[in-house]
Amino acid sequence: MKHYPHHLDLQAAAKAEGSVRLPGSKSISNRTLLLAALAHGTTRIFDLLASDDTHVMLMALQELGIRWEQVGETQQYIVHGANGVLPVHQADLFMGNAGTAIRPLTAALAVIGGDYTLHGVSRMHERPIGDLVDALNAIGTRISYTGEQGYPPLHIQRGRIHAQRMQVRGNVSSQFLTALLMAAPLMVKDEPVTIDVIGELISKPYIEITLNLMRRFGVVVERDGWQSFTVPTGQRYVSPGTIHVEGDASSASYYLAAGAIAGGPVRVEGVGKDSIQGDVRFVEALEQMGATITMGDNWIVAKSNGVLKAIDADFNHIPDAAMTIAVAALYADGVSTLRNIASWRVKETDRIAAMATELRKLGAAVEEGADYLRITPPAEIRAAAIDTYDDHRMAMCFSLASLTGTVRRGNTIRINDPKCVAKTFPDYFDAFAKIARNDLF
Ligand SMILES: O=C(O)C1=C[C@@H](OP(=O)(O)O)[C@@H](O)[C@H](O)C1
Ligand SMILES: C=C(OP(=O)(O)O)C(=O)O
Repeated sequence: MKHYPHHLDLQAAAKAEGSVRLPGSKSISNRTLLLAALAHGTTRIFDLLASDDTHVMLMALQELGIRWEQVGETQQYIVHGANGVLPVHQADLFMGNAGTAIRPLTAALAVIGGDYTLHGVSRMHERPIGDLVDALNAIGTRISYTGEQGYPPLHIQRGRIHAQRMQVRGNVSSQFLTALLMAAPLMVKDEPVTIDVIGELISKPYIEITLNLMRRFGVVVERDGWQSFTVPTGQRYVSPGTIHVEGDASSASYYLAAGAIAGGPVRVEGVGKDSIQGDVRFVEALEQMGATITMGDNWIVAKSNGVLKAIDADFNHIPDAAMTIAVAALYADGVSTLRNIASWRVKETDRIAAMATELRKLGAAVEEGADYLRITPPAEIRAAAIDTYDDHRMAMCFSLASLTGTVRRGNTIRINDPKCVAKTFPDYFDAFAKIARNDLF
């Protein structure tokens, strides 16, 4: 178990340089675990992410009677698929604050049927799930709320499914559509199942990850753009045998931004041109800000030679990595605007409010809108104690404020409650210490 201090003081660092091997992708890890559990056959998973979010998924699967083993002390796991059934019909499942666990599991459990409760940390009980529950109950599942309507905790009972066509709203979280897509092959009887998206779909690239992994497990979804998705009859999940989890592209964003802010080169290993994660497109935003990016199949390098340019862009397609841009904007030559990021308000914390509050502590002027942030950088970044709101990404992206001489030598950026990084990246600060050079002033 890692020991975490109450707070962490990051010394001002003049340069960022070096190489980081990324932990596994959270989005790929949790999807792969669930698909492997639902599949026919055994799946060997390489480089699974070790973190709170994957831990809750592994524990839930164990409680549901799915057999899995960790190979020694490695991140290799073997999951014995139960072929669309779950051996345990009654369970109380703790989901932490993992959206990628509770949303897909809710759909799968409601469709398979049983007597299950799902709950999490207090913030999880403030994160909406009503659009998913409405879509499922409309086809005959029996999901009810034990607390506030529209939010976990949930109680699932056995229903009678009559799925041919279903509808889901896509403007609060793409994870609702992901959950329905992953559960759809379990609903297919004699007729195909079609899911229609109502209104605008946000965070679209995450749907590509879902479809890609379903395909690897033998289910090919037919689609009409982002509007409608059909799972034909005669398909079920079959294990591909092995799956290698890519490095996490959202986790890569902090190190790549460090290379852009403080010279670089910084190299991340584990994601590159071949990635199926939308967050690799974070590098396009860094390039717009003036960084130089080079990419191989499985690695990315970021470097720069001077002040970053301000950016004004739509970040709906990369909501997680966009937080890194908000902090990089402290180093830009003018006012930056991050648009179309309303989903930030319903994640680990209200990220628009939290980001505005903490950027102001560093001296930035910040305008906060319902779905945007406008950031005017300070002449000089002030030393400050940053609150992290139990949000791993707040802790990780604010570490970047310790870079370059803009924080005067000897000043520190204090990160309060750094242990929250365990949600997706328990060793984050160890890797950051290796690339942040404070011996070069
Ligand atoms: O499907 C996924 O793996 C995810 C989808 C995104 O959520 P939204 O669709 O709610 O934006 C993202 O923020 C989250 O970290 C992971
Ligand atoms: C929004 C996030 O997580 P979740 O999968 O819990 O939605 C995130 O990791 O930034």
